[in-house]
Amino acid sequence: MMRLPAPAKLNLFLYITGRRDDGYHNLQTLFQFVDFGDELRFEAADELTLSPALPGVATENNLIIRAARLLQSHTGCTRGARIHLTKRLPMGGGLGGGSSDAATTLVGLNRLWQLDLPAEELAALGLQLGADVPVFVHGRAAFAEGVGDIFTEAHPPEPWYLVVNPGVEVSTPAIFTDPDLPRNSPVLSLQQRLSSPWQNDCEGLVKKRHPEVAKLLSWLLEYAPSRMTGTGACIFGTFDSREAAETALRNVPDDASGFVARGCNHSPLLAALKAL
Ligand SMILES: C[C@@](CO)(OP(=O)(O)O)[C@H](O)COP(=O)(O)OP(=O)(O)OC[C@H]1O[C@@H](n2ccc(N)nc2=O)[C@H](O)[C@@H]1O
Ligand SMILES: Nc1ncnc2c1ncn2[C@@H]1O[C@H](COP(=O)(O)OP(=O)(O)O)[C@@H](O)[C@H]1O
Repeated sequence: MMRLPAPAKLNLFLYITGRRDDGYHNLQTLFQFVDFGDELRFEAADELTLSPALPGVATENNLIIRAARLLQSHTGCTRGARIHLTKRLPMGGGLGGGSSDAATTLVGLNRLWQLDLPAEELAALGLQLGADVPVFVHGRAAFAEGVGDIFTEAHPPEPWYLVVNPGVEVSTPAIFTDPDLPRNSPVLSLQQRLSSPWQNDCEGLVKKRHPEVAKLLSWLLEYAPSRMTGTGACIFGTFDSREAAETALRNVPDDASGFVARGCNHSPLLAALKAL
């Protein structure tokens, strides 16, 4: 039996620098992992199965099964696996849980089925499933540009975070098609980006569309510098110590939930894989 983590990511900043003719947006974003997330267990089997099912997601559409099927068809491998998912990350919250599950599946089955595909090839397969999958496969904190497909390794500080889930679903396509989304941030170098204030260009619009997010962010800002991750709705505060983050966690408003985690520039997935 093989047990592997599927950590969450945060977008420490996210700038939208333009829109392409196909509707996709050019971004400049900084991805970092945290040491909290889902967990997957893999066992060799004849058939491919996943349990338990996720509410609202047909198993054949689950990114774990889609990743496994993609790996089978890409390599011609006919082996199966019994996969068990412990889901801890909120879905559609900007923490990349689905993408991380897909990346862990690609990396885990590559090992279980002894396929020996290089990370580059797994990342290229993963890109077919979602824009964020490659960064989870590579497992290094990264500055991403283009439509999120051009990576430069980055080494931001690794503080403690309190991540808070306002419990509202934000649709990524709805944010990216909203005429009020600002799309004209300048293209800066990584050095310039790291040394100017970190912001998320989606935050103002999400706050306007979802007052719950605005309210919770005002609350968190009382404790620490705080922002939204991805297209939301989750927000995170940046703390010097675990204790300070946990103090804020104890006071999270009743209608929200949260967790404390450490920022990691090396994904816990890579560490777990090495230790197998
Ligand atoms: C913008 C980010 C930042 O991390 O948001 P989050 O999803 O994490 O919140 C991600 O790159 C998103 O990744 P993901 O959610 O996998 O995106 P995809 O499935 O590829 O695209 C969802 C939709 O978002 C829009 N989209 C996505 C990426 C991009 N560079 N420009 C876009 O305009 C498109 O409308 C697309 O139909
Ligand atoms: N294993 C999975 N975990 C989470 N979401 C999944 C999974 N498989 C498919 N999905 C679908 O993908 C959507 C996006 O999920 P997720 O990656 O958690 O959000 P985000 O990209 O906002 O961080 C979910 O709303 C869900 O419908």
